[in-house]
Order: sequence, then C-alpha cells, then structure tokens
Amino acid sequence: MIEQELAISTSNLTKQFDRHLAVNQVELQIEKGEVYGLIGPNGAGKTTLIRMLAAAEDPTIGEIYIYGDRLLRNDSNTRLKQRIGYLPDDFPVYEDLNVWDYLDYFARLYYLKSPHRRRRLQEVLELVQLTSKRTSKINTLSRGMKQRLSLARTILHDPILLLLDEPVSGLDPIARMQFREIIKVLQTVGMTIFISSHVLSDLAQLCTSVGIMELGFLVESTSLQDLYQRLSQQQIIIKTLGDLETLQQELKHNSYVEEWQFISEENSLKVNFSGNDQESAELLKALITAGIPISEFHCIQEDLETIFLKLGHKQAS
Ligand SMILES: Nc1ncnc2c1ncn2[C@@H]1O[C@H](COP(=O)(O)OP(=O)(O)OP(=O)(O)O)[C@@H](O)[C@H]1O
Repeated sequence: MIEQELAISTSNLTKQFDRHLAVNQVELQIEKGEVYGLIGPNGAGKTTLIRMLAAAEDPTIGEIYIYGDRLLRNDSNTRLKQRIGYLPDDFPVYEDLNVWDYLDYFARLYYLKSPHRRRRLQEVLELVQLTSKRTSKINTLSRGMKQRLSLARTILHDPILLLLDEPVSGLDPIARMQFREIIKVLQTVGMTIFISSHVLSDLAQLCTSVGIMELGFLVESTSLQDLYQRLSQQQIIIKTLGDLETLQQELKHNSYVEEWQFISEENSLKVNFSGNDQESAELLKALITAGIPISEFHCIQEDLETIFLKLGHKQAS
C-alpha cells in the first residue's frame, strides 16, 4: 500500500511505562475512509495506542504517519494535528454550561469565526440530533446525549481523522444505535474513523476493518471482507415441498456440500457449503433439474462473533 493512500500508518510503534510494554511493535495500516474497530480486553493497550495516534503521548520508539505526514508531539506539523479529532474515554463535559455555550467554547478554541462558527454549531447539533437541546443545561442530558455532545465537540473543526476511545461503553442499546448512526454519516462524508471497544458487537455493524490487541500486541488487523472470505462458512437453507430423502440424495452428488442439519418441522435443511456464489447457483440449478420442488433456497453467512471465535484469540465477545 502506498503511504499516501493510508490515513494511518505506524512502524514498530512501541510504548513502555517503566518496565511494562503497553504497546509493542505495532505495525498498523488503515486506509482513508475506513471505520476501523480496535478490540481488546482491559489493559491490552488500546488507550495508549490511541493516545499516541492523537499526539497526546510520545511513543518510546516507532513512527506514526497520518495521511502520509510524520506525526510528532513537538511543535511541528500543527496543521496535521488540527485535522485530528480525539474523543478520550474520560473526557469531562462541563455540567453547568448549556449545550450551545459548551460547543461555542470549543469552537472558539478551534479559532472558528462567526458567522461560520454559528453555522458549524447548528450543523453539528443537527448531526448529533441535539438541536432541540441547544439551550438545555448539560446536567439535564441523558448519558447517551452527553456522549453525542462530546462527539459534536470532537468534530467541530471538521477533522479528517476521528479517534474515539470506547465511545459507547456504558450506553444502553438505543443510545449505542444512535451513536452508530452518526458514525455512519461521518463515514459517508469521508472521515476516517478509529474506534476502540472491548465489546465486538459494538463495532461489528459499523466497521470496515478490525484489529485485535492483546498484551500490547496487534495480533490481528484486517478488513471484514477478508475475515469473511478466510473464515466464514457459507450456509444454505434449502426447503422442499417434496420429501427430504430425495433432496439429501441429490445433495450427496455435489462436492461443495459438506454436511447438513435438519431444521425441525420445516422440511428444510441447513447445508454447510464450501463453494462460492457461482457454485451455489449451480447447486440450485441441479436440484431443480433433478425435479426437486424447491420452495426456499437462501445463503446465509456466519456472524462476526462466530468468526472471531475461530481466530482463537482470547477476545471474542
Ligand atoms: N501512564 C501510565 N503509566 C503506567 N502504566 C500505564 C500508563 N498508562 C497505561 N498503562 C498501562 O499500560 C497497559 C495498557 O493500558 P491501556 O489503558 O492502554 O489499555 P486499554 O486496552 O485501553 O484498557 P481499557 O480497556 O481498560 O481502557 C496497562 O497495563 C496499563 O496499566
């Protein structure tokens, strides 16, 4: 991959605290426009990695490139740093301010000038669905709303890279869903988004790529598409109006059919199939040609949780 096409690229990125290696020789490559999910148990090194990517922490050794430019914590490259939006996992919201004043305060820190500042505040409030709360005190907001407000603060300056550390932890399912919807919108406008979580299901519906951290090591980093191709077992549900015995006889002739289970009371089988789409279309054609009255034939894919378990890492929840 050419460096310029990458939103994030690290080489040998390592952080040592005393004698403890929190992040160990991480080689990370994330393409522009991706939503990258970093999964790992508590203490795996996710926060330390994100802090280094946000230039909030110096690496002990190693290099970081953001959109092709070297990221250093010193005074160099301030323009690059201004294009990063970082939401730490413990960022305080000022409870006594109202929503508008809170955002306006940060917008001024980003040197946004009126009338652009006002328009930008309106825009981000709309995006995080807090327009109706613009005059509400922050301490009257729900936890999900506060988290959306924090996200609004993080994107005020229209960053190209968004780093979110466990943004949905502690939120209920509806608040998580609302947060995910906003992330999807941000992806469509071209932001590269890096999200950490210790819960895979938070990220499964959102990410285009995932990485797994364990004990400071990045033990897996790949696109979801690649994971599905490598590890997902395709299954086909086949239902017949005829008898199952004839269907099974026919299935035995197809070399991509591995085994099947009966789906009770439905005259259906769930077939493990090692072929691709073309080969499953040929199976359907063969069954129809053999005169089997097929009333249902559909391919399903295993979910991400099941696939992660096959990777054999500790973190698969
Ligand atoms: N400032 C620090 N000084 C010393 N040790 C630290 C420091 N920050 C982190 N560590 C240690 O580095 C390791 C990785 O911590 P980190 O917070 O990066 O993990 P994490 O994956 O984000 O965990 P969590 O899911 O709990 O947030 C831990 O063992 C932690 O105790």
